[in-house]
Amino acid sequence: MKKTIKVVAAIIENKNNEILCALRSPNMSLPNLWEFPGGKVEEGESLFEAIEREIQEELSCNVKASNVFAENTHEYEKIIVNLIGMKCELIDGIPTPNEHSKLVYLSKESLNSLIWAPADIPIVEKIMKK
Ligand SMILES: Nc1nc2c([nH]c(=O)n2[C@H]2C[C@H](O)[C@@H](COP(=O)(O)OP(=O)(O)OP(=O)(O)O)O2)c(=O)[nH]1
Repeated sequence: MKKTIKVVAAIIENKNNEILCALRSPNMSLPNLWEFPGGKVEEGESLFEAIEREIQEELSCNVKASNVFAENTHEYEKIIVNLIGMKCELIDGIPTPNEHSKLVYLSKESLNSLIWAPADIPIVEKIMKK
């Protein structure tokens, strides 16, 4: 049986209504695909605690998560990812890519110019409609 993992991902909007997008590095799983920064929820952790921790670890900045924006479950070759996109506000620091190849802010209407991890696509589409 394939393992299912719960993954939180941050939807961070800047003052110009652009969304922070992160490029997975060549040595990560799903290499060279775009995603929302985040990671696996650990045991005993709330979704809010998990995303705030992951962003601090991955981007060396602090966010406050406000709500779940959208959720999508995707079956990859080896695992099933339950991806939970959470709206987050940047409260301190500048996002810095500790693990990703690149970070960019992109307007909502341009989000589909990137090649996204498959689990992210329905979430990207929902953002583009808003
Ligand atoms: N952080 C994040 N992960 C995503 C997104 N979309 C998506 O399919 N994933 C997948 C990639 C990974 O398999 C998993 C996230 O786990 P992780 O952030 O700890 O990734 P990782 O590269 O350390 O994973 P692993 O190799 O240790 O399994 O979810 C997304 O938007 N953000």
